[in-house]
Amino acid sequence: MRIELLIAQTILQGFDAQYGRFLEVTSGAQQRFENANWPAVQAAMKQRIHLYDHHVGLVVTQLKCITGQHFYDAAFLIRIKECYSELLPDYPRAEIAESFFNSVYCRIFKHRDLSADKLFIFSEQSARRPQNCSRPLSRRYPVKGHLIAALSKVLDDLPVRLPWEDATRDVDYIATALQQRFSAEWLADADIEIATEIFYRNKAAWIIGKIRSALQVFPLLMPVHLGQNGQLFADACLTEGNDASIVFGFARSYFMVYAPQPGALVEWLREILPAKTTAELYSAIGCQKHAKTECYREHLRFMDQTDESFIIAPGVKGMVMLVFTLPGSDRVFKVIKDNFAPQKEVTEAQVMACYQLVKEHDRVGRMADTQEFEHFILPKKNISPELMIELQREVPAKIEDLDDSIALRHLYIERRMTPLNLYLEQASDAQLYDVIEEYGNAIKQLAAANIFAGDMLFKNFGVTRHGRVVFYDYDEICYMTEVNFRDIPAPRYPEDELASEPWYSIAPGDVFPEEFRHFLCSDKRLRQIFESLHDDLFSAGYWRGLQQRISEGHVEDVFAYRLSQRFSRR
Ligand SMILES: Nc1ncnc2c1ncn2[C@@H]1O[C@H](COP(=O)(O)OP(=O)(O)OP(=O)(O)O)[C@@H](O)[C@H]1O
Repeated sequence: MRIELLIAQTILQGFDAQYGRFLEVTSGAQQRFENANWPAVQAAMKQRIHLYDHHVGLVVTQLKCITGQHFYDAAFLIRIKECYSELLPDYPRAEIAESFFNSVYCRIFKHRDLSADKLFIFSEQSARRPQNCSRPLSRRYPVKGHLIAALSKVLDDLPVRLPWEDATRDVDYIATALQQRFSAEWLADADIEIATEIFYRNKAAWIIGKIRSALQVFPLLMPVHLGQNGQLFADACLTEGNDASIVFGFARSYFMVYAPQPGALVEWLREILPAKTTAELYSAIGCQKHAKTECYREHLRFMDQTDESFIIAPGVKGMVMLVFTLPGSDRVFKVIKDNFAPQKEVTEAQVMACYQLVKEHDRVGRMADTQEFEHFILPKKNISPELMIELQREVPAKIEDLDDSIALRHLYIERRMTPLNLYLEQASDAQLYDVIEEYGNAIKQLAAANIFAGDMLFKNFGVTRHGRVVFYDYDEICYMTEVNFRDIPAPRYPEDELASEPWYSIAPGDVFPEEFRHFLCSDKRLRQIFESLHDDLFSAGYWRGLQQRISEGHVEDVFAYRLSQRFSRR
């Protein structure tokens, strides 16, 4: 056998092994849910994220044995890619297999010499239609005037091996929600289509479906939870596009959904999530490394169609990150500065560890996901003069000059939001109230999920297009359980209160929530709103209570929808 073919086959077999493990971990989601084993849910989430890099490493080691490291002839590399391409036409996950090939290549060549003849900068499989799955992607439930019967069948067919607390009640709730949303005529003729596989995340099993007429289609999402009694109940019925978009949002953990042909599932989902990019859809179903490939392709296509320049991101400049953007793009690019401001006592490695922690932790809808890139090329003609000066000043050690372009050794790409401090400057009274409520909720939900945000100033949060507040400054985050929440001791003497230095000793890890009152909201009006909604955040007891729950192993419920959308369980 030609060595090029052997190498191509080794890479594809390596990918098979990786995706096999990925499916295996994913398929355990049902049992973890049925056993209410929430710590195992969290462990599986982390484990699944690590699989990809681990298997890339295994393949690279194998290839080094096969080739004795003689990769360096361009014609040889081109032939390997040709051999690999020939293996893909009948392959069920060809698009991700291409990504895996790219990852192996990048690992060996340290992200250098990336050209379309040697790796899959763009997919060669994109023209092909998703193949029919051996197992159908969805099941249909025509309403034909009998909504209750159709919905009862949907719940009956749920593959989970647990009883319903009260299926009749839940069917009634769902039917009522649909009757309030759609006209009787429309509903009578509607067709319900439900994904065959359940989408598991955190403590919920999501029934993901569509409800359609001849001309229109709407999402039909029903989160199913487990009561204390070990019985199932439907918690909500979401049919708005915006609601679906939030459920599949970039600030949430990836779903565990069994997808032997992820491309087909992505296309199926696209119909109810039209505003999501391909990268976001792959990410939502856990194929986050392929999402990175798609994210880069989306960036290249954007650059191809624009003559915009990269500019410094609007807002307060970071002390740790240099952040830039393109005016028309919905992304920001974040580079770790070579040197930090003196008050930042972190190293580059610690900052990267914080970003990795966020990737693997449950983001509970409150922390933006990031994609990490190495050797990222920026054409010089697209860099604004101000940004170029900033790059040369702040990250010279990360820049490689390539004549017409520069390469940045390392950066993160993240969804762009409106920094909360800027949002507040423009907001109406109603928006102010809503966003301050959201801000406090974000801090609370992060804390309940064992994340202490550290630096909780407005500038470190963004507002999404749905008005949600999401945290994006990770260099000071830590686990809640690492913090010592203290009450400020009573002053010993009247002069203590007037002294410029505190009268009490402060150890590393000490945090005094009473102090938040002074620095979180300096504006009086905002402080009043904040105090009326979130006064509990100023009490050390509140934070210690959360710590207590976390250390007892309590995993908080996370709802990707408003509390008012929840069904009551009477
Ligand atoms: N996802 C985002 N969307 C929009 N703007 C952003 C985003 N991330 C960062 N920014 C902008 O870049 C600035 C610096 O980002 P970030 O807070 O991540 O950097 P930092 O160096 O960690 O900050 P700090 O000095 O507070 O530690 C933010 O204040 C904001 O204006």
